[in-house]
Amino acid sequence: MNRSLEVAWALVAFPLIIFFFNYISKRWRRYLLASSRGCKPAPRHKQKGPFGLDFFIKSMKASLDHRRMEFTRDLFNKYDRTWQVTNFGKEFIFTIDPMNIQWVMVHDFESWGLEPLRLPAVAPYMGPGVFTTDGQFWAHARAQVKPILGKAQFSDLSRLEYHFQNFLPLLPRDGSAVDVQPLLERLGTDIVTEFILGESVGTLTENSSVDHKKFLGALSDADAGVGKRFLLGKLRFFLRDKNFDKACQIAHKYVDERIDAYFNTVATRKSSSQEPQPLVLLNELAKETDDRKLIRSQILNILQAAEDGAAIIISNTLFLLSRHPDVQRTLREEISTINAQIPTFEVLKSMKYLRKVINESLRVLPLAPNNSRVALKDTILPRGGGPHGKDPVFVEKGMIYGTNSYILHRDKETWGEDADDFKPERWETQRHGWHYQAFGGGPRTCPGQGLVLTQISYTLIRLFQEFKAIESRDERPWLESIKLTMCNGNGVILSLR
Ligand code: HEM
Repeated sequence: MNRSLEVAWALVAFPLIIFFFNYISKRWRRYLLASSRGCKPAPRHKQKGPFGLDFFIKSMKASLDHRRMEFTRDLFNKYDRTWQVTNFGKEFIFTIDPMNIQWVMVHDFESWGLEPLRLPAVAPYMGPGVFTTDGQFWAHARAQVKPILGKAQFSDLSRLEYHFQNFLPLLPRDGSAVDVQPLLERLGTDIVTEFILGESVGTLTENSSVDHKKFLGALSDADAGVGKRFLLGKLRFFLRDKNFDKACQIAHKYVDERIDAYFNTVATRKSSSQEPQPLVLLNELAKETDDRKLIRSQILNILQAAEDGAAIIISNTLFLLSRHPDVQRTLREEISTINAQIPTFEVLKSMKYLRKVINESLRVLPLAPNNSRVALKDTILPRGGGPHGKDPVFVEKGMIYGTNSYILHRDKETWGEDADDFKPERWETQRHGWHYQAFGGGPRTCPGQGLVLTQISYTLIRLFQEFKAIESRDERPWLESIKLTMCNGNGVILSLR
């Protein structure tokens, strides 16, 4: 063999040997980790064709048919609480085992992330922030917003009353049918934008300076665009979505104008700072950094998380109450103890049955049922493998963990045979735990929980004080409609008197 041929062989063979060696040693390390922890495979969904396309197509169809939850539930019924599937070329492990959920959310927190799943999908809209990042960046972003959200929970309730008074005239008092869901969304948006940006977009007021239809349209188009980008995964690169691009522009411009206004007036505000200022997320963030792009990104992260949550939960709760007159009666009795008094924090805290009703509403109809993480390194799940599903399961780096609180919350083994029924009384003995994931858990638990529960409780009490009867005007069952959150696709049509 001549010299140049030898060199050519070496150039080809050397990288191949390195690759092969790396591959074998990785497999060996995985084997050692799996066997040292006693891992056994979890049940695997039987599939046809390449790349798990069959599963992808079936789950998309189930979503379009408004039955994604039931589709997934059937699979849990078939394979028990933990099972694996290939979906569009990616390995997924689905679980509703509370032990696994706690493991991922707390004990093995460092091995799991969500940035690779969320950030590329949402980047053009909201960029890095508490909702979309992991590691140091997330820890810093979370440390920034958590105390502000915590404080806001105890902030002035008179702002809730102000917005409620704008909302009230939109509800017919003569008992004619009205879809309360979009109206509650407007109420929620007004409250949330005031807290986040210092100025409400004023969707409920005649004289708002903001073109709120344009702004709300942009938020909705941004949500839809983000949804498509999630769905397409890496193929999103080929997506051309003019509505999404326009929505991002409108939302960025709107938020940037508020940020600029804050910095332009900060000097004058300091000189007259004797007056107590309302707590505003933007102002609090701007005290810590003058990086305007970062502030915008954090604001849009929170806006995304906060936008429609309260409205959907209140709508769902009213839907359930309108179909459970006995529960409505008990709740009404509790609320009647304060007569026409405008609720204070102490009152909100004292309404024990109301809290049970909200817990139960979030149990049967959770706002964000799908939650996922990606394994950032080789690791395990403590349960789900072997013939009885009791052994640990090995999880390769890159595998996606998915849980579903709709199915978890209706698991008969945990909640009993009546798991599908709306029964607030169950919370007399039930405790919050890893079988209840309405607000997540562990270091990434929802930091807006206290704030949103205040808003929901306040609005429900005020509605009960204003209306002596809340009845359903729709025979149809609740219809699953999922974007980033899940709401009733039929709306919530009620008669209020
Ligand atoms: C009823 C309404 C709400 C529900 C049911 C809800 C539920 C959740 C859940 C389940 C998570 C955990 C997601 C995960 O594990 O990845 C979460 C995270 C989060 N929520 Fe909420 N949320 C609600 C309202 C709000 C509000 C009003 C805010 C802010 C004002 C907010 C801010 C956040 C943020 C920033 C995160 C990300 C936390 C992190 O990753 O560190 N949420 N929420």
